Amino acid sequence: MLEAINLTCVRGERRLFHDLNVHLERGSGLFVQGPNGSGKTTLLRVFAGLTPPCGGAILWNGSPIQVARDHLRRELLYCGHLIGLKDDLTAIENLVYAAALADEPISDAIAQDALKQSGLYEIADLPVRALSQGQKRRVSLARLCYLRRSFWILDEPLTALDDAAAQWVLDRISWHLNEGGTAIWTSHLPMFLAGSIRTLQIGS
Ligand SMILES: Nc1ncnc2c1ncn2[C@@H]1O[C@H](COP(=O)(O)OP(=O)(O)OP(=O)(O)O)[C@@H](O)[C@H]1O
Repeated sequence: MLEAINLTCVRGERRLFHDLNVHLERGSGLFVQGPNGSGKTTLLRVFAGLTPPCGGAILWNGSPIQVARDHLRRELLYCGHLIGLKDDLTAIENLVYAAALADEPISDAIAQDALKQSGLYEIADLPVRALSQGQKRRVSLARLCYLRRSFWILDEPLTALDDAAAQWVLDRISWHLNEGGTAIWTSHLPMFLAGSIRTLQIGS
């Protein structure tokens, strides 16, 4: 499904990674680990087609990412470092708005159900500016409940989450992989998942 061949990336004077090879089939996950500044976010952006590598190639279902870009975009759910919510909108409005932007419109009821699953039912109608960091993160991750994307890239999804919410994220990833999806994620926290998971250590 996703193949990276001899990927190399340089930022300024630093070579972040060099001749990196990854092969991810359906139902498998990749946990990217490394110290601050080692290049995890950069690598995730390269996998998502958002940042071009300095060398090497990425294949999506056998086609170079430059050719398969539109198809990849339709299959990709990217949760970045930044939460990306509109402060003045409620949690529900944010999910409905983001789903429309992703060209997969959802009803208020679906948004409400996703928020309930992520443990946020009671604050669904509050403007996001009134939520805590962990609650905002949960709103952003509620997308994992309904967006039908086969390829998830999650950059530090556990940041600011309590134990229960972190477990919920791990369960969602496990569910996704069991359904035949693919996922790549980073975290400075341990993330124990059963199944076909590879760990990639960079920067050390
Ligand atoms: N657009 C850019 N221009 C120049 N340097 C950059 C750019 N983006 C990232 N870098 C540098 O590349 C290096 C890797 O950054 P990156 O964000 O990928 O690290 P990271 O492993 O995700 O870090 P963290 O664990 O702190 O989130 C850092 O030294 C950073 O300063």
